[in-house]
Amino acid sequence: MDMKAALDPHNQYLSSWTINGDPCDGFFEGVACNEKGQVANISLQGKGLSGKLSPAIAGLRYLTGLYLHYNSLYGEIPREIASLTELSDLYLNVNNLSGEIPPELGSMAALQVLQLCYNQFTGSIPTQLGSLKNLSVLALQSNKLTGAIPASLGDLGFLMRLDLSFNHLFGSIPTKIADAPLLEVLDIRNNTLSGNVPPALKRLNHTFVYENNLGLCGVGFSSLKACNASEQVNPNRPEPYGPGATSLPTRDIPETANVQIPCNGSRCSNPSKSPRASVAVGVIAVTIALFAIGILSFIQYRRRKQKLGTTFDISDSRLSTDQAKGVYRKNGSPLISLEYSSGWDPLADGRNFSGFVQEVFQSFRFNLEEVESATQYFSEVNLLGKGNFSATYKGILRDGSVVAIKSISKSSCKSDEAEFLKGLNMLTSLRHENLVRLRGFCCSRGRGECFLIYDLVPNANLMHYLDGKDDTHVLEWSTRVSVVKGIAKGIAYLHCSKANKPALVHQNISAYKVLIDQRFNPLLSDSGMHKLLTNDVVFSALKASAAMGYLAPEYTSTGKFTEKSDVYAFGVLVFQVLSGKRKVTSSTRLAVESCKVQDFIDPKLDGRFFEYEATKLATIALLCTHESSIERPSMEAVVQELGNFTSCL
Ligand SMILES: Nc1ncnc2c1ncn2[C@@H]1O[C@H](COP(=O)(O)OP(=O)(O)OP(=O)(O)O)[C@@H](O)[C@H]1O
Repeated sequence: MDMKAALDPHNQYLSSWTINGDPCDGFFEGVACNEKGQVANISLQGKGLSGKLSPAIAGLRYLTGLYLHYNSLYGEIPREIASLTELSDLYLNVNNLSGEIPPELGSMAALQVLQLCYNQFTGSIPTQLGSLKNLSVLALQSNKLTGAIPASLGDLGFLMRLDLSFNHLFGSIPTKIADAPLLEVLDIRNNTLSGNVPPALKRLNHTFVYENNLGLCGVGFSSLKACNASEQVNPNRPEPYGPGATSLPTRDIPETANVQIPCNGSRCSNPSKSPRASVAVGVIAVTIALFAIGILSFIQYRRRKQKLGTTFDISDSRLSTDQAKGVYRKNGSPLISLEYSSGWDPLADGRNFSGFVQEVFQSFRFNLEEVESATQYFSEVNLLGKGNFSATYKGILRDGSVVAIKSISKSSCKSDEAEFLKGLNMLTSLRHENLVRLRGFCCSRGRGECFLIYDLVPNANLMHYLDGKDDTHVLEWSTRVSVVKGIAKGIAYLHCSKANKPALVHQNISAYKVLIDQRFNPLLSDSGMHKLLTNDVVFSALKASAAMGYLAPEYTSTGKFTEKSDVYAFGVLVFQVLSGKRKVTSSTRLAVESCKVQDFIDPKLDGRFFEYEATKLATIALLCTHESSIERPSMEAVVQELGNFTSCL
């Protein structure tokens, strides 16, 4: 009740937490318990909480996960939180928390993910965080942190991702940081760091990002100048808060060995002549520089925070915190352990993605956080629609691009992991101007969902242009012809096989699956989707397809879906485009068979069409919807007939 009063002072969101209730009976919003009836998990992310975190949190001794991100919490992190020795995941990011990061956090031995980014934390990074032996993700970006990067972070044997960007950190990058054996991502952009970048960080390649630190230098890093003599690494230099600096009080600004003191060459060449004077000049210069940079960074930070959900930095994305935890989690939260035991974690690190080109696979991987941010926590306002097995949300990625994110619950995904991964692999191989482009994917154990991230296609699906009530959704003739050609090219591409791209049947072609882009080009959506879904879900999609008239007649006897079944559905689409109607009746077919163009063409065209083209398209539609699959042309032949394109490019 203390926690509730502090988190939700106006009792707006946690009314289910009642004084006489049992937190483990399932009715306390966001609370989950372990098998012993102890509170193990609190998940209240994005709930609009505007209070504080109470020191009473320390009473929840068995807590393993605390997820309070995306709220408006303010005040300090209570030091008492450090007594939660089983806590493995602490997510306080994107709030208004302030004050210093309590050094006591360093004693939380079970901590694996510490997310404090996008807050107002001040002071320096406690050296004590270097004692968090299980930590795999430390995200402190977009705060107001000052001081140096503690060398002790190099002691973190499981650290995979370290984000310190958009702070006011200064001094050099400790060489020891590169010692963290599992470090994969290091982001230090937009600080005031200086000096030689440890050459060992080259191993991180493009996942080490350091832009906007004017004083950094080093060889082998694009966009960095080579260091001059005074900037060269002194192998014996004391590391910030490292073993060489043991006499430093832990929160002091580190000694000047790590700070670039602006001075001219002659003075610097003999520092012993007047060390105090140079230090004084340096401190003044650094203070002025910090002040100016601080103001600039703050303005930038405010802008970034305001834009959160609309624009982000790209680099923090590819390694999911969710994934990062995969291999090294030992005492993870019980909920997540439960997901493990059900064996569903298709993208966890350490899996053998046989058949994948690793780089391709990695380049498609998204971070759950990015998906959550992009969709503003799957906000209803971003919901584009719900289908039989999925919900699709509009989202904005960190690079500002607009996407459609399709979420599929794990119960709809193939239960055989290898099959599922094979399906994903196949999806990544599809690239064509008439297919909606897949940008990436992300699977979350915690949410029990898989997300497919596609380019957003702005002009709705073809169904919107059929049976249109108003004239704004009437496609003109030339657009109809190019839509038909584009769909044909897209399907022909799916059907052909080439290096790294096997032949594929779409299986679910309908006007809903043809999306119209800004230039009114048609893009097929959900290509290859059946490769990810359970047979039940695929079967129910076929039933829906039959109800809409797209299912080829032979399916009922053969139970097989072939290229020719796609051709049949394409034929139905052509009838729809010609007639402007959703329903293709027998009278439409009859009119086509007897070449009575005026009887099947959309009256909304008001005669503005070419009869020769209309007849040709109608003939193709007839052929494609032939009762006998053998009589139907191949999609490649249709494309040829429509205008000699080569579709398999
Ligand atoms: N890439 C995209 N860009 C824009 N809108 C999209 C995109 N993908 C899907 N949509 C839209 O989102 C809505 C939901 O689509 P979704 O594919 O999830 O379901 P569906 O096509 O209605 O059916 P089902 O999931 O049963 O196949 C539809 O209105 C669809 O047009």
